[in-house]
Amino acid sequence: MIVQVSNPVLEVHDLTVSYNRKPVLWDVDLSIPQGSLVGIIGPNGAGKSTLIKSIMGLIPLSSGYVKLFDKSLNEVRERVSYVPQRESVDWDFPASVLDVVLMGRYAKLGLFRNIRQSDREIALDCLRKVGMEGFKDRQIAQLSGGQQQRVFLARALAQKADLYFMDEPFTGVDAATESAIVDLLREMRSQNKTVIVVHHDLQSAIEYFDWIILLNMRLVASGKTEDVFTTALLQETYGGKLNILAEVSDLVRKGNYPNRERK
Ligand SMILES: Nc1ncnc2c1ncn2[C@@H]1O[C@H](COP(=O)(O)OP(=O)(O)OP(=O)(O)O)[C@@H](O)[C@H]1O
Repeated sequence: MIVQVSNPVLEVHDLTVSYNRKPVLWDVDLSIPQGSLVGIIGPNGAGKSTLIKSIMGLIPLSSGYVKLFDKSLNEVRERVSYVPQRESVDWDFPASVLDVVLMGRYAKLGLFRNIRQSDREIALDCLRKVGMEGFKDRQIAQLSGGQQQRVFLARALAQKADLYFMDEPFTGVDAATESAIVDLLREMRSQNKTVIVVHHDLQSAIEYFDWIILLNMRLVASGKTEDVFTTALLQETYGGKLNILAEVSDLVRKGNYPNRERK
């Protein structure tokens, strides 16, 4: 089940991506509507991170093409923000929390533009939004994992992009931080921004996302959460291995979308 939308913010056409000439993503075709919270779901090794890295131009495409806002990535780079997995970053790099968030302003304005007072104010405001304002002068090496994740998010917010890709933003964070991040994502959606998140937990995926991409090297489905969360499609994605499947499809059948805020 692959729903193609009109005026998408993201279009992926016939995308194949390989490592050492071995394809890990095959023929992926999808499009995403503006103003949605999107979950990319699939088992370990399904190619979820590879999908967003290839969309962001970090891995070459073997075939196919990607359009963002109907343009190539280079034409709209400042409108697109990428939050990598926390573990992929060297947190021992000597930089303060505020420096890291200001990097979001460079991503927006270009490296050679001087940072102004207004950029500092935006960065501080973003730190306030994630509850980290009090840590602005702290070295990033001296933060806990959950605090690092919040700072990463503040840096992405400071870019003031329209489309965000986040690779597992909930990994290693406590329930309070997860809930704060979800609130923020919902606020972004209410401003018609689109956020695409690699996510692992099926139960919370139903609650958090309007749109789901089910992936297992090939695209299994892309569509509204209530249409995609079916036992058949989840089984196709996970090979019927998960005992959570029965529980999740039960939730869906009952139309039970806890705490779901609809637009
Ligand atoms: N740099 C790399 N070189 C070679 N193979 C890679 C590389 N990165 C990822 N792979 C392989 O590509 C496949 C897809 O990896 P990817 O990280 O995209 O999956 P994922 O769905 O994000 O997995 P997970 O849920 O475990 O994070 C896996 O088989 C992985 O081993």
